[in-house]
Amino acid sequence: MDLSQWKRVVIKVGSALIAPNRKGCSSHYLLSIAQFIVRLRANGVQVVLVSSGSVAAGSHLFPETDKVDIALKKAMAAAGQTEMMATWDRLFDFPTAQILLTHGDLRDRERYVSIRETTFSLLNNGVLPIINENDTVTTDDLKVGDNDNLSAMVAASADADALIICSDVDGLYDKNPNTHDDAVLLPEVTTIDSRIFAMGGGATSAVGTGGMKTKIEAAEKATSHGIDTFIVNGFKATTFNTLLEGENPGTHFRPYAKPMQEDVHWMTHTASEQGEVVVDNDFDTTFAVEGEQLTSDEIVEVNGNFSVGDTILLRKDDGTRIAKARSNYSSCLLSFIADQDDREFADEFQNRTGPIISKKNIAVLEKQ
Ligand SMILES: Nc1ncnc2c1ncn2[C@@H]1O[C@H](COP(=O)(O)OP(=O)(O)O)[C@@H](O)[C@H]1O
Ligand SMILES: N[C@@H](CCC(=O)OP(=O)(O)O)C(=O)O
Repeated sequence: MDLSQWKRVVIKVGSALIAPNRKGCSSHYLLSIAQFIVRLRANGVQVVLVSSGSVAAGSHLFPETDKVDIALKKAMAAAGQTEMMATWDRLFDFPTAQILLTHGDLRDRERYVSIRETTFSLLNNGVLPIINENDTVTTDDLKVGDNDNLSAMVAASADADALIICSDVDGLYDKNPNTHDDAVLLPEVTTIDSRIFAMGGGATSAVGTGGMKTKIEAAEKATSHGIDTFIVNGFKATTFNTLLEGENPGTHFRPYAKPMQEDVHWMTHTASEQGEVVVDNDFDTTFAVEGEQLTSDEIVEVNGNFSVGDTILLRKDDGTRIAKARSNYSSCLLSFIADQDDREFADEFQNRTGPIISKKNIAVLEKQ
């Protein structure tokens, strides 16, 4: 592992490191991470920090209750965000900047590019971007829901060379090490498959959200973009010295030898479908290199309300997810031509209006 090859690194820090005992933020475990960031920057590596901890930091400002409803949790996040930012800011002698995102921002291509531009502008001016989910405004539909996956989307948008996810364990084990004495650490993961996903469980720390499952999901997103991905123990200061020596202190997920193209990666891992088009089970999923990728007579059903330019899911009647694609038609228009009995009219209409989906905006999903 050659750090000198890294130009840009995203570091994700979980709540348990920032507000370990729910009594506000503590820099106790952050000092070694801050020093690591300083050393990376001194070596010419740009750093983006994805930091959890706003809810955990804000919770002590509210009366103790077992019933933390979503509105209270968002209030905690709003109150704790400033404390979390201040805790990081005072550890550095360079400026920091707050970026709050929802999935609604990241799945909108225009906003995704805008986020990327702002991040690069901050980095090129020596400012440390500190990114968190915008818990205050997010909703079930708009949220990413965990900062592990958020950090992977940020790493992809920033064209990072490495993503380092700091956790409260040394890395990914073959089973939960906190409940299995015979759990074995996996130092390297070359392929993320169902066997790997089966190892990961949910969050167990009092303040954590993601658990190992979301970290594996994040690793899948990042490695498919060609990003070296690590799960390391953020509680151990030795972790960061080991990384600076070019060694792997935890679990290293190897990046794809042939990363996905940027737009296909965004479509696959960041965009979320706003609707779906159902086709026959015998639909040819090889997608011709040229010509029509989908004709209206192949459409069995159009579900959801989507506009031109939205991402849609293409799936078979039996549920097999074929691809995600940018739709050139609204759901209304697509339903209209798919329902036409007069196929000649429908074909003529499609010939005049243009392809339903374009080859360059298709991300093929699971192997059929
Ligand atoms: N296979 C596994 N390997 C490592 N940790 C696991 C595994 N399965 C479940 N876990 C749990 O996931 C936790 C880490 O995720 P989480 O609780 O979200 O903390 P954080 O976000 O601070 O990293 C570990 O403390 C561990 O209890
Ligand atoms: N946006 C939330 C982060 C939730 C989250 O992913 O927490 P964690 O699992 O501790 O990284 C917060 O700041 O509390």
